[in-house]
Amino acid sequence: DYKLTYFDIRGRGEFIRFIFAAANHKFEDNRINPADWSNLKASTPFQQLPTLEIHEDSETVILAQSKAIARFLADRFGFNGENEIERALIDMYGCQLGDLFDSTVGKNLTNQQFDTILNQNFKFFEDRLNKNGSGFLVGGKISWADIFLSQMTEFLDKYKNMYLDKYPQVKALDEYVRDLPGVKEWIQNRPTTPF
Ligand SMILES: N[C@@H](CCC(=O)N[C@@H](CS)C(=O)NCC(=O)O)C(=O)O
Repeated sequence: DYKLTYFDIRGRGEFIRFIFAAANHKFEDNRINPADWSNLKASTPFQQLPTLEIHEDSETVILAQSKAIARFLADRFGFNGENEIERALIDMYGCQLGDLFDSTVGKNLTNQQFDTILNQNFKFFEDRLNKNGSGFLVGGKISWADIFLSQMTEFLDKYKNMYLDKYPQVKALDEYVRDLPGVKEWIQNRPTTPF
């Protein structure tokens, strides 16, 4: 009932794959190779990926924009808070993580620029987790922002432990997400890609 189309990378698609995995919900993981992209591009809402096709009641809806897809699935799977305030906060953290992705992944930053941006963000999320006290960013249960934060730590590659050792709450949340049975299984079986 769900077809996620993206390139054969983690990029902006993997946190959506993590949401499906956390919910133990099957989806079609449609990975486009670059040679086929030019044919497909014009048929997507904003000429970009990821997109999510939702097949329901003999209707097909196509969503674009990774965070819009994440919010939709989070509503469906119970990862989007309990009330408007929680949803607004989850959205705020999710947007910040999206900005963090945009300003770091694939950008040719110096080590110092990279380090400054990461520490600012991790310190913020560490303080937030300490203040909230439940182990999650918002309220008392896991949200798509928690899943997004955990997935994003993968882009740190070999620096991941170095950063997370400084931010124990973020580290604990990351371990919690990766230990969810569906996520664990996904990580064991997913295609290996460089980024
Ligand atoms: N804000 C969009 C950005 C989407 C985006 O930049 N997609 C890139 C891949 S990560 C893309 O489709 N690039 C191919 C192209 O623009 O032709 C989102 O979060 O989904």
